[in-house]
Amino acid sequence: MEKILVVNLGGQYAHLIARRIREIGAYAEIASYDSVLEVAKSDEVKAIVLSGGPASVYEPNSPDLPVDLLYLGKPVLGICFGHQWIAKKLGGVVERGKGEYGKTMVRILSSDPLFEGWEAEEVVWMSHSDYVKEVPSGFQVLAVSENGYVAAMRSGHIYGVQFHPEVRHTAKGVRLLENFVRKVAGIKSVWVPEEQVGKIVEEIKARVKEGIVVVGVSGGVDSTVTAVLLHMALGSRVKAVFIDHGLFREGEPEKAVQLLRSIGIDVLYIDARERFLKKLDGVSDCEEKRRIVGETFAEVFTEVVAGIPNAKYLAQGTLYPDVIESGAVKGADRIKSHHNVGGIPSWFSLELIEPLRDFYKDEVRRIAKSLGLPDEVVYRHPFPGPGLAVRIIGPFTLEKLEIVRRATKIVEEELDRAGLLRKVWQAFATVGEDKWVGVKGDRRAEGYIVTVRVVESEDAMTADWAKIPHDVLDKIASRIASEIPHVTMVTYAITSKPPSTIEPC
Ligand SMILES: Nc1ncnc2c1ncn2[C@@H]1O[C@H](COP(=O)(O)OP(=O)(O)OP(=O)(O)O)[C@@H](O)[C@H]1O
Ligand SMILES: O=c1[nH]c(=O)c2[nH+]cn([C@@H]3O[C@H](COP(=O)(O)O)[C@@H](O)[C@H]3O)c2[nH]1
Ligand SMILES: NC(=O)CC[C@H](N)C(=O)O
Ligand SMILES: [Mg+2]
Repeated sequence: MEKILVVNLGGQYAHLIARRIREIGAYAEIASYDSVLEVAKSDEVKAIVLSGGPASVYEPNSPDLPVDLLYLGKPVLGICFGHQWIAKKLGGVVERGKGEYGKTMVRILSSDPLFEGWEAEEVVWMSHSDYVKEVPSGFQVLAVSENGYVAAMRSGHIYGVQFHPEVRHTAKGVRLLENFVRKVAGIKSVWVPEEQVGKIVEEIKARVKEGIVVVGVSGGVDSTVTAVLLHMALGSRVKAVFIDHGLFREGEPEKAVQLLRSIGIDVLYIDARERFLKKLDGVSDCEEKRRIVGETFAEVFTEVVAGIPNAKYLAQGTLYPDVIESGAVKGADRIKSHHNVGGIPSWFSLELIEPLRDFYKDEVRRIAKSLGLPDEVVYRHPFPGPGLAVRIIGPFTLEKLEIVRRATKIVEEELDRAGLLRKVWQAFATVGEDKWVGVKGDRRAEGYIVTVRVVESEDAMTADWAKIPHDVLDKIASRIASEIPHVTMVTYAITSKPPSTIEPC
């Protein structure tokens, strides 16, 4: 398979670059910068993209790559930090400038395959303070910004752009990436996630020659697709297990198990509620909550597998972002450890099977659709593995758990009634420790503050708070404060991601 390597030089946007390339229908993978040269030499790798990153190339400990990467004869596109790194490495000059942030005009100076379909002037999105003062010898300046900075440069098959084509605000960014992939790198193959099903099934068959695979299912689209693929490959040698950790939404375990059974997946329901809740009692730290859930999942899975004769593997619906966000790829910062990746304890010894580890959520939804799964599964909102535990800020208590559970139900009911639930990426409630003085029935009543969070997103890498109509918010707020005891204030979270994240914890 022809692939493009996206080298992560520390930017959260490396992900977005890979996603955009896949949207174009070419296959991209993220690589860490310290081991990229060997990987890049493989025949499958047809082109290399160097991401942005927070460091400055003239700082002593900034990420560095072997210069040989530029002499493999494969097209290279440096973006922002990547662009500056190419300039510096090949003898140009990079300095601190005035900085350009947000939408900026650039002028294209000469026609080039990279800019096919671009007008002479276009809007791009910038986020840099360093700039390329002098391009290396042999390089041509292809574009300049309205502030006179080098916006794009080229020498042979090596390109650098100061702006971010992967960000939606760059008007023709996708077109530029497409030009790089198809025109500059000449990649012809078209990568369609649905068409990978046959290959995934064959890979599972080749790996699991004998024995039983236990697959963890949560009712979400990722684990449901995982279970269906395993079932296609192994038939009755798959055993699905649903662990009830007591951190689900109201009625969710029953619904999930019923739905899985209705599509032909035989599920074993394990009630582990007491065990999880006991361990979480009083725990405040977010990462500690995640660690406890991960560890307890690992314990329960180990016991379940031990109890099933001839069970040899544990399968999970791990996705690519879980792997990246858990900091499992060098160069990427650990944002949150997903229980199924970063949260796995060191003693855990079951062999893992993760057929969707290279896929993004929207790709998994496409696969789910092509497998004929019901819309209820395909379009189900993501729900974090550690469940409502990550929606409780500060000490974990059963009281707060109950508040979050009831408030989330109200949020979902009201959005559904307004026809908005399906249209948003996620919608839920959270609760913290802060109190607000209220008055209920003429009495002073100090109560909790519930924060409602509704976001729109394409892939959870970035998200916007949803502009829900005031009357719907009003209904949600008044129901939460009147129906749930000890709640005296409801707030609506209006910070997008970044700089915030979707879940509070
Ligand atoms: N309660 C659970 N019981 C069994 N396995 C679970 C449970 N929760 C999570 N897992 C396993 O861990 C993996 C990652 O959890 P995650 O929360 O992403 O679930 P998911 O199925 O991907 O659902 P979603 O679509 O909501 O993301 C799942 O794919 C599944 O294999
Ligand atoms: O399977 C999961 N296990 C987790 O530990 C986890 N934490 C966050 N999420 C979901 O991931 C997306 C991004 O979340 P954040 O913006 O809060 O990081 C959002 O869709 C979150 O709901 C998780 N999913
Ligand atoms: N987004 C980036 O890659 C920034 C690169 C570099 N740190 C700058 O500020 O210019
Ligand atoms: Mg998931």
